[in-house]
Amino acid sequence: MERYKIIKEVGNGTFGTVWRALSKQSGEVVAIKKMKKKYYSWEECINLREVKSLRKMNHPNIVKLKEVIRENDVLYFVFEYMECNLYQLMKDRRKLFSEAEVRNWFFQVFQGLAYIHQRGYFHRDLKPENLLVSKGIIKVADFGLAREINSQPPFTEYVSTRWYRAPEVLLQSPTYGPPVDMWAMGAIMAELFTLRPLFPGSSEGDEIYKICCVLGSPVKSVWPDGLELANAINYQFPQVAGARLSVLIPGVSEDAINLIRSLCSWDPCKRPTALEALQHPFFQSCIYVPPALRSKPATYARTPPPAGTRGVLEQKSGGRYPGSLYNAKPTNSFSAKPQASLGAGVQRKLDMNNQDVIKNDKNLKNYVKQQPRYRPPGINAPSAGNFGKTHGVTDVTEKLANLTVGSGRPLAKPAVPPPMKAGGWNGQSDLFHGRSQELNPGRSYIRKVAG
Ligand SMILES: Nc1ncnc2c1ncn2[C@@H]1O[C@H](COP(=O)(O)OP(=O)(O)OP(=O)(O)O)[C@@H](O)[C@H]1O
Repeated sequence: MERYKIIKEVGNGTFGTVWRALSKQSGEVVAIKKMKKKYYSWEECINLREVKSLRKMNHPNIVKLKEVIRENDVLYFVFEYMECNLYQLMKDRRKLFSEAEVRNWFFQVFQGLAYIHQRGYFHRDLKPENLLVSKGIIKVADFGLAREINSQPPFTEYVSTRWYRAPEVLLQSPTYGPPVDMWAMGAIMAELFTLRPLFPGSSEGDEIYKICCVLGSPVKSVWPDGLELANAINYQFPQVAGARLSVLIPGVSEDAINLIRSLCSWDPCKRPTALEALQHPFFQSCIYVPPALRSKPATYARTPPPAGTRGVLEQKSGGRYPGSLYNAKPTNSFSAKPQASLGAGVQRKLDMNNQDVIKNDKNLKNYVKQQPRYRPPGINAPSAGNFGKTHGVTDVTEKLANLTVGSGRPLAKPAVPPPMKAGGWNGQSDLFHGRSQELNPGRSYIRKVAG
């Protein structure tokens, strides 16, 4: 680590602390993530998802991992440095972002995601904090939870930050995939437009309730698998009518609303793939420039002429999951209208005491107003650390390029986040016990919503 001069702490996540640093050799500014867990062998390190997935990624919209260093059993990732994350951009913002700004960012992120998904990975923890911005360029970061598409289900461990967690994950689907990233993108896009989270659940149960309030509770025709998933864990959705997205997210184009609605489809099969999203009319004015041609970063997707997304269309199309939304006939069965026929019968409820069915625009506006404004994330505040102290023990520095992947030793489990219990819906999950409560205006929200 003596090759780097540490400048200051810029982030403190679940798994590591991130520092801005300077390479003494090249003068380049980098971000160094110091992992909280100790690693006693290289084999352990190279089996880390972040290493396994990121070392294969090379795309202008994915944060570049430059080097991995293990020193005194401490693991450091050296990344290209990015100025800030989307959450930081949103939190102190008073003026709403323009549609052009959101379009520009999302066009880039979807390209990064299309690349990730095409390479057989999905991210699983997309959130504003993991989308890093520098000089108009946005990149996907934090592959700590990335998962290979072909890896063996069931996926039962902790996945994704609650507010951006897809319903199939909340309902403990043992098999989920890239559509979980598309769901998160829909939630983030809405948040960028309103500067308020779209589904700010205070527990898993409340998260589903919040989703129902916006989308309307799912019925069989909307998400048959979802009802089966719920059935399998003896859970019944609260009966909520849903809202009009155009009221929740006022002042944006129909295309933007339509894209958010598609991304946040209950049924993962009905969400567009990243490639399909790039072909959505919302991006009609964007020009896709293949990564190889992007020597000057700011030359794409900025107030471009209305040339369509030809370049994207030239890419290998076709999603990993069915349901192309932008072909002749939309397959998305989501309706903005309240769901008329919710299943009758005895409902095993979330705490319904505070659950009013949202009936009209006035209530919807109140709902929007009740969503929390941004608060600085409690555990992200920089703190004094003992970064880079070598204690005079053996110095081992190796480059990622020299790594060879080991022989399938089990991955180290994340130390902090609580696991979502496998099949644990027998009264233990907060889907049964968590209170679904309306948010009090001005209530202090901790931004970290991992549980
Ligand atoms: N390459 C980078 N350049 C600048 N800042 C970065 C970079 N990578 C991460 N950060 C900052 O550090 C924060 C935490 O990083 P990261 O998400 O990788 O850590 P984590 O421990 O995996 O967090 P999480 O709790 O989200 O899993 C990010 O939100 C971001 O603000």
